[in-house]
Amino acid sequence: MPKTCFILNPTAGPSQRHDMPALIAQHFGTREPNYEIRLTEHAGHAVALAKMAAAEGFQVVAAIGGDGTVNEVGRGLLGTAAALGIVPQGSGNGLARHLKVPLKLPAALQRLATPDFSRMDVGVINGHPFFCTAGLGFDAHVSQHFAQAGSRGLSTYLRVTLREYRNYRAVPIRADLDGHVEETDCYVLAFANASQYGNNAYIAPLADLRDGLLDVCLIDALPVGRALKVSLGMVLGNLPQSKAAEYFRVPRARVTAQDPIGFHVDGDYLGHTTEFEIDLMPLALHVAV
Ligand SMILES: Nc1ncnc2c1ncn2[C@@H]1O[C@H](COP(=O)(O)OP(=O)(O)OP(=O)(O)O)[C@@H](O)[C@H]1O
Repeated sequence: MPKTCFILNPTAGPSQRHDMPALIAQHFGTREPNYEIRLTEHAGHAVALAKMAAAEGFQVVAAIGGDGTVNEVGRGLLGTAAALGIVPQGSGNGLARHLKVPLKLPAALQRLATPDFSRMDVGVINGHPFFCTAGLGFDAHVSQHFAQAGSRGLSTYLRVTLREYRNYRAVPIRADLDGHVEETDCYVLAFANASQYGNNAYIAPLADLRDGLLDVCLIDALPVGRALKVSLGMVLGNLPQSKAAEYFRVPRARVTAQDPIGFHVDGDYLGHTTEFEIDLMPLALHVAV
């Protein structure tokens, strides 16, 4: 059993109903425990907690939360020997689902007690690492408004998406996708390291965490008919075959937008800007799943 530090985001997910310390003790033992549990006190705190845990010699630092918590813990672990573990407790759990981490609690902890160690690629957009997906356009716009919605969960997410669909307009961009140039309108330009946004919404079903490449999904416009095709394609995992989106596979990209455009990192809205540099760090993160 690897020496494990659990980093728990008490605000993640629709609700917290579990006695996490008791459950962890059941799986990791109470006699001479080989683990610690540390709680985040504010957004961003998990980065420092993870860095500290790695410096203290924990072999696994496990994020208990959703993709935002996973992103913070992962960032703290970059350049260290410690591996990222995940106990999925978020709303979407995109990276956990991609890595086939059990979503039910006892099973997730049981798996983490004897994990397999490997490495995964890490994406970077304008200096911000991402592990699952980053994107420009409507997905970022929804993240921005979801964060202000006052409640979380899938139903709030769908409500915000439908409401904002009526307001959102595409922005013209120039995208240099590792030498291939697209001058186009951008409704969504997603950079996928993992296959899905979370909740099994597959934006890039063929994305591979270990191929040294990002799957790029471009949607230039989203009239109603196409929106239905895209939604269905994401749910069924066959968006590339539906021809409702264009796909590219690149290790880096550079995007210039005519007007400031919103971007997100692993589902968290980070702001609006006109210049984007996207890169990939191959196999830069150890994972324990
Ligand atoms: N103690 C805290 N108080 C307030 N916010 C916190 C705290 N700890 C972490 N956060 C923030 O909570 C946000 C949401 O967490 P997280 O993304 O893990 O859950 P989620 O949004 O429910 O799941 P998912 O991203 O999978 O949909 C993160 O962006 C993180 O920065």
